[in-house]
Amino acid sequence: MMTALTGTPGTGKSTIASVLRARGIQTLSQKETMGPYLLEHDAERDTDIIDEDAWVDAFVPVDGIIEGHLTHLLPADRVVVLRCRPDILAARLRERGYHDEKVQENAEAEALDAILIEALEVHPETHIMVIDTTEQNPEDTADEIEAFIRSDAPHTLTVPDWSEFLGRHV
Ligand SMILES: Nc1ncnc2c1ncn2[C@@H]1O[C@H](COP(=O)(O)OP(=O)(O)O)[C@@H](O)[C@H]1O
Repeated sequence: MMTALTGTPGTGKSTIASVLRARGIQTLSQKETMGPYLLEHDAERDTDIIDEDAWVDAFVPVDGIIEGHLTHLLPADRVVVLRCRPDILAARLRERGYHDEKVQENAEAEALDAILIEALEVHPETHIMVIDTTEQNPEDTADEIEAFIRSDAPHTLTVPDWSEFLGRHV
């Protein structure tokens, strides 16, 4: 079974993936699978441009976790969308050295539920779990993911409302 661990940059994907890896779960980063599909590097936005359709079409599913902000586009059996309140997300990204424009762009995308909306275009709602990492430690987040992956129980989607951050500099 393949689980996609997705979310806006800074929501904690790689942090949580390392916790899951330390627990013996196979984890892979999208970066490790994208090499052949890199079209160019956009220096101005400091972003790699990927042929996303070709990457998705050629992807061979893994038994474990695939982590990255595009992994919800893959044919995963389960999708975990990590969330973080936009002002806290902005602080995490600033600490990482992102310039203000990129910080605001990501905070706005998070306030808009952009990745969750994309995930819902590809996967049934019952296969998607949303976890707010704003105030939850990584071990507890990893526990929730493990329980979600193991359970066959129907799942209810809970979505935080961060519309107050829309259009606001954070
Ligand atoms: N509760 C939390 N859960 C996950 N990450 C957190 C949390 N609190 C602070 N952080 C920090 O936020 C950053 C998240 O970065 P990272 O895991 O690389 O995110 P992503 O892979 O989604 O870009 C890390 O520096 C991590 O230490």
